[in-house]
Amino acid sequence: MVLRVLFRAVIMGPPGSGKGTISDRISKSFGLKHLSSGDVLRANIKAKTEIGLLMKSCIDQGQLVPDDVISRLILQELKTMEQHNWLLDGFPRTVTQAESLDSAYHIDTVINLDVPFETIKERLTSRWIHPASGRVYNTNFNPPKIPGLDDVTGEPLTQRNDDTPETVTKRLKAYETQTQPVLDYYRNKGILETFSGTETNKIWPHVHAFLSKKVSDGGGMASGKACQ
Ligand SMILES: Nc1nc2c(ncn2[C@@H]2O[C@H](COP(=O)(O)OP(=O)(O)O)[C@@H](O)[C@H]2O)c(=O)[nH]1
Ligand SMILES: Nc1ncnc2c1ncn2[C@@H]1O[C@H](COP(=O)(O)OP(=O)(O)O)[C@@H](O)[C@H]1O
Repeated sequence: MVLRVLFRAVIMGPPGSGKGTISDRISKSFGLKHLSSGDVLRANIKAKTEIGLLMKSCIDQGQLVPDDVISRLILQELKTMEQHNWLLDGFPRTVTQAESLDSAYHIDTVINLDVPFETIKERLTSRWIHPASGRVYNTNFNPPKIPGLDDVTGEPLTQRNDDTPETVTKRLKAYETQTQPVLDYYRNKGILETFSGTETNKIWPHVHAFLSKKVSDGGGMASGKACQ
C-alpha cells in the first residue's frame, strides 16, 4: 500500500488582508498549489459559464455566492489536486462551507490574517490584478514594473468591479457576519493560527517561520514521499 503525507492548509482573513499576496509567497517558498475561490469565480465569469453568469451579480454587489454553488466548484477543483499539497484561499467563508470541506479532506492548519478594516479599505481601491493568473499589484505597495501591465505576460491589468468603496464596505460586513464564525469553528478544532498586523512584509516572516517549523516537525508537506 502506498501512503502519501499531504499538507492541506487554508488561509483566511478579511477582503484585502493580503491572502493572495501571502499565498503567492507560500506557494513559491513551500511548493503548495494555491487555489483561490475568487479566481475560480472570476474565471467562470470571464468564460461566461452558466455559473459565472449567475454569480456575477452576487459578486458585484459584495455578497457571498450560495454555499452549494461554491462548495461544488471548489471540491471539483480539489479533486484535480489530490496528489498535491495545497493552500485554499477564500474558501470556506461560512460554517456550512467549512463542514463540506471537512467531509472531504483533513485540514492541517488554518492561517488567519488579522488586519484592521481601516488598513484594508485604502488598499483595495488601489488594487490591480492580472485576471488570467490572479497576480495582484497595488499602485503603492507592489506596483507593476511597467504601469498598467502584468510583469510576466505584459498583458493589461484591470481593477475588480467589487473593489469600489461601497462594495468593499458590504464585503467587510459579510465577512463579519458570515465568515468570522468560521474562525471559531477552526479555533475549536485547535488548528487556527492567527497573524496580526498592518503590513504584509511584517506578517510574512512569522507565517514563513510557522510553516517552516511545521515542515521540520514533519507535519505534512512531504508530497511524493511514499511509505510501504
Ligand atoms: N499598502 C499595502 N498594500 C498591501 C500590503 N499587502 C498587500 N497589499 C495590497 O493590498 C491589496 C489586497 O491584497 P490581496 O493579497 O489581494 O488581499 P486578499 O483580498 O486578502 O487576497 C493588493 O493590491 C496588494 O498588493 C501591505 O502590506 N501594504
Ligand atoms: N467561499 C466563498 N463563498 C461565497 N462567495 C465567495 C467565496 N469565495 C469568493 N466568493 C465571492 O467572490 C468575491 C471575491 O472573492 P475573493 O476574490 O476571495 O475576494 P476578497 O478576499 O478580496 O474579498 C466575494 O466577495 C464573494 O462574492
